[in-house]
Amino acid sequence: MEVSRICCIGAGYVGGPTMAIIAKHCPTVKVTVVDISQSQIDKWNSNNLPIYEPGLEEVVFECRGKNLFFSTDVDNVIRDSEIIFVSVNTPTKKFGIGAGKAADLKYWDIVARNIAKVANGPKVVVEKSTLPVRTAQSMAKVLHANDRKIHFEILSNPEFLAEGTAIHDLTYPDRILIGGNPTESGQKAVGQLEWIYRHWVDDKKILRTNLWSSELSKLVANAFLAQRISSINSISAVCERTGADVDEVARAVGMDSRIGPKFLKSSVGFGGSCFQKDILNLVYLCESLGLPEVAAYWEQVIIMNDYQKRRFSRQIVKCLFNTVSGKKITLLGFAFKKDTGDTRESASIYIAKQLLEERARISIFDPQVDPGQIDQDFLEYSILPTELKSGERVDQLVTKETDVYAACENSHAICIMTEWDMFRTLDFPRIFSRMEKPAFIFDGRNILKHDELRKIGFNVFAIGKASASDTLF
Ligand SMILES: NC(=O)C1=CN([C@@H]2O[C@H](COP(=O)(O)OP(=O)(O)OC[C@H]3O[C@@H](n4cnc5c(N)ncnc54)[C@H](O)[C@@H]3O)[C@@H](O)[C@H]2O)C=CC1
Ligand SMILES: O=C(O)[C@H]1O[C@H](OP(=O)(O)OP(=O)(O)OC[C@H]2O[C@@H](n3ccc(=O)[nH]c3=O)[C@H](O)[C@@H]2O)[C@H](O)[C@@H](O)[C@@H]1O
Repeated sequence: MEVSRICCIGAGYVGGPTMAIIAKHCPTVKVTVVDISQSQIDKWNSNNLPIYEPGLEEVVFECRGKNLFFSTDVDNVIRDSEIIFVSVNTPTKKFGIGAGKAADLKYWDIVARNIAKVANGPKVVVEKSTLPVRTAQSMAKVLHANDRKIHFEILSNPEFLAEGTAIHDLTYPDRILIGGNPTESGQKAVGQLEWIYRHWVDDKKILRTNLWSSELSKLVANAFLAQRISSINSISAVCERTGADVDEVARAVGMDSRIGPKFLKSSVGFGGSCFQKDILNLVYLCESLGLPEVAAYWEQVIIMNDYQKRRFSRQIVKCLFNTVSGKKITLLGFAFKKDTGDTRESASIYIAKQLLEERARISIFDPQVDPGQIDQDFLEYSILPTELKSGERVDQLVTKETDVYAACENSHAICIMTEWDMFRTLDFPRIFSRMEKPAFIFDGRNILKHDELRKIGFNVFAIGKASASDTLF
């Protein structure tokens, strides 16, 4: 069952860290990560890795050049590998049939066609990306449409890591899920993949299923996780009107061992590249299968998340006396969660957009997000108002600061958008003294000490805390 050469196509948030951990634990296996993006590969080969992930540098620097390699020579690496992981992006389709819901499989399709074209012997192709159920069937057709009778075995091995804790999650996974064909060659391929994971993962945590269960389980896991957040966020709205405290409710509910305490932290709304896209993918699947009630059930998780974000920005406008036009509002945090520089689908993006529509001036600080990335997001998500008033300039509407105190200077309101630890220990008296009065804080993550802030003089609004409305109304 031993394997000596593997590769991963797609050197992103999943491909890079996952392969680095495999290389660390399987020193006899040559691991190569390939990508079509030269700049991405150059960064993986430099001292400035393309993604920020605690503990990642140590693992990459330990293995790179020994048994971990990064390259753009996709074709030769495919030929040289026994197992090919594919971890390219699978975003939501933006056009055509299923637009706005279905997964766009264009990148996967290109990769599968290329493997079929250049492979010179049998290969195991592993679905690492999150894919719609029965993708393996379509990919098998693409791969086997080669006239050289080369056999490809397809496995589903979804990834469950979360950004910000990727190295920990990969090192101590809750489970490794491997879906394969029940045939002899299918089970042999499953055995090869198991051999890799057994280097550091306990046998009991390796779960074998059929291909379709594995593909579906990944969508369902993300749907369940996001559902918990939307559930507690829906309750946060009830708390604000009743005097209940959402953190206390989450604690009380989560102490029931059948429910559990994790993923019950109320917030300004979940972000990240996957929850929304994977749920929409599930919704599309249900609609395609003629199950509208099931589709509507899961779609509600997204509707509730959009509601939570809108509720937050409306609250800001309302508290600032129904006008934020020309007022400076500081967004602390632009990443979709702490300990990552990833901004995909971040709640900050939506709040910025909604506030800019009200003609607020926005100041943004994030300890990890590159200002260039913020500019890119503004373009991609069409955040700026389509028409500027005469005399208005974009650089007057939006400023990106590298110093947190400068970001708060002369601000009317501060919004905690990402739960970065550094925001807990800011010098709030200093910030207060340099803000416009009355000074407001909107804690979208419930990480600050609200009573202390009120003593300083701030008006505080916190998600799911009735005391906010007591103070404000
Ligand atoms: N980001 C996350 O935390 C997780 C993501 N996933 C899933 O893993 C998959 C990948 O996600 P990310 O790593 O976040 O995406 P990403 O966007 O960070 O990386 C994808 C990479 O694939 C490369 N690529 C695209 N087409 C290619 C081709 N034809 N040949 C070679 N390289 C190509 C891109 O240049 C990019 O660097 C998605 O399906 C996602 O749903 C699963 C678990 C966690
Ligand atoms: O498929 C994926 O991409 C991954 O999606 C999530 O991982 P990730 O999006 O990186 O991060 P999470 O920790 O799940 O956070 C997602 C969002 O939910 C928010 N969140 C999380 C937990 C919580 O209690 N409350 C809450 O608002 C976070 O702030 C963040 O915006 C899942 O946790 C991973 O298991 C999965 O592999």
